Order: sequence, then structure tokens, then C-alpha cells
Amino acid sequence: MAVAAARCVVAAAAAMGPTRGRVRLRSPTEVMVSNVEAANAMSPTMMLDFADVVTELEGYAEDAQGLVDPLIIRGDPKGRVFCAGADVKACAPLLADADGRMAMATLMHDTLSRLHALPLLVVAAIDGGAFGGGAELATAADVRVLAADARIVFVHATRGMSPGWGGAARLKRLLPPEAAMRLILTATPITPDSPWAPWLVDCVAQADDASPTPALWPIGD
Ligand SMILES: CCC(=O)SCCNC(=O)CCNC(=O)[C@H](O)C(C)(C)COP(=O)(O)OP(=O)(O)OC[C@H]1O[C@@H](n2cnc3c(N)ncnc32)[C@H](O)[C@@H]1OP(=O)(O)O
Repeated sequence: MAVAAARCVVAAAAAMGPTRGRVRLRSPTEVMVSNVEAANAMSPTMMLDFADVVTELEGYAEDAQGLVDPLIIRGDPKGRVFCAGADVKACAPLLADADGRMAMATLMHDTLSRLHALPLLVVAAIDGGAFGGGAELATAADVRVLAADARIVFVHATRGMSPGWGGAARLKRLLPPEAAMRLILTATPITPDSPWAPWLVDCVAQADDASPTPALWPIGD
């Protein structure tokens, strides 16, 4: 399915219900994923927003020949987690049939691939956790900052799904491929003390650190 066609299908699903959640570029350096009633999970509207945000960032990056400051992606603090994946309630029209699922996967795969390809440092600031598609979003960043009590979980298998937003391929590049497949097949949480954290977690922020500022770095600690 072409991305333009996928976008039309997702837009039709967005039009079927009340707007729930938004993804906003709050400044050229911060993207906020906000859907407070659904743990910042992505509704169809948010998927369209996210695609537009990345297009806008591509424009900035082209104009400025690469932005200097890192781009931080974070969940709305009121939603308590970074992102709970697809908003299964708002996405029900998409999840109901194969065409809808393919449209969602095609649009999000394209958006996250374009995010990953931006010529700037992309940081995922993960409070609470990143689940399902949220874990896939985390792999599209260059740097993952994890709150000490947060976790990254590819929960797809528990829902009879496989990662469709490009996260499996990216995880296989971040980790030894066998480990990536095992994490996906078993939905094992990756916490700061997980044996796989050194591959996936670049920095651990303590609970009282409000934001992953450069003061919390150096990356890799
Ligand atoms: C690409 C494929 C996918 O991403 S499929 C979706 C995969 N994601 C998941 O399965 C995550 C499911 N959610 C959870 O495990 C938990 O809600 C997590 C995120 C750990 C948060 O737990 P906790 O802090 O206890 O909050 P809670 O469970 O009470 O949730 C708060 C409200 O948010 C909702 N919520 C949560 N996740 C989603 C979701 N993915 N889609 C739609 N709604 C979601 C919960 O239902 C809950 O709503 P309510 O307060 O009961 O109305």
C-alpha cells in the first residue's frame, strides 16, 4: 500500500470518532506525544499529526542544513508514560480489518523511518514506559533516556501482533539479532538493570530529574 493511500485510510478512521490526543511540535526541538486518557497511546489523529510533524522537521533540517540542538520526543507527563503504542480504542476501525492494519503500519513505518533519517540527534525521553508501538517509536530515536523506574516492552506478542512500525528491524540493528527476536517473541521488559539495557538505554534519569537535559549526560553512563 502506498503511503498516500495509507494516509487516506487513517484519516477516514480519524474522522469516525472524536479527536483523541495530539502530537505537537512544541518548538523545533521538542515533540510532545499527548493522549492523557490513554497513556499517550497513538490515535489515528496522532498518527496523522506525527507524519506532519516529521515533514515539518524535514523542512527545518533542509533549511538549516541540520539543526544543532537535539530533538527530544516525550510523552505528556499527564499521560504518565512515554507512549502506550497504538490507541486500541481509537484505532478500533483500523484494527478491525487487514486493510486498516496495513494502512496504520504503512503510515507509521514511513513516519518513524523518516524520523530516524532526520539529520539531527533524536532523543526519546522515556518516563513510565514505552509499550508496543511506543517501544517501536523509542527505537527510531538515536538516544534513549530511560527514567529509573521505566521500561521498554515490545508487548505485541501478548496481543497476537508483530511490530509493524519498523521497530523489529531497528531493534535487530541495536541488539544482537537473536536477542532482539527473543525480546519481541517473549515481550520481556527492558529496564535500566536489564542485561540488554547497555544496547538500548543510553542514559538513566533519576525519578526527580524532570527532564533529560544535557546535564544528565554523558551518554552511555
Ligand atoms: C503497534 C501495536 C500496538 O501498539 S498495540 C498496543 C500495545 N500497547 C499495550 O498493550 C499497552 C496497554 N497498556 C498498558 O499495559 C498499561 O495501560 C500501561 C501503559 C502499562 C499503563 O498502566 P497504568 O499506569 O496502570 O495505567 P492504566 O492501565 O490504568 O491506563 C490508563 C488508561 O489508559 C488506557 N490505555 C492504556 N494503554 C492504552 C492503549 N494502548 N490504547 C488505548 N487505551 C490505553 C487504559 O485503558 C486506561 O484507560 P481507563 O482509565 O481505564 O479509561
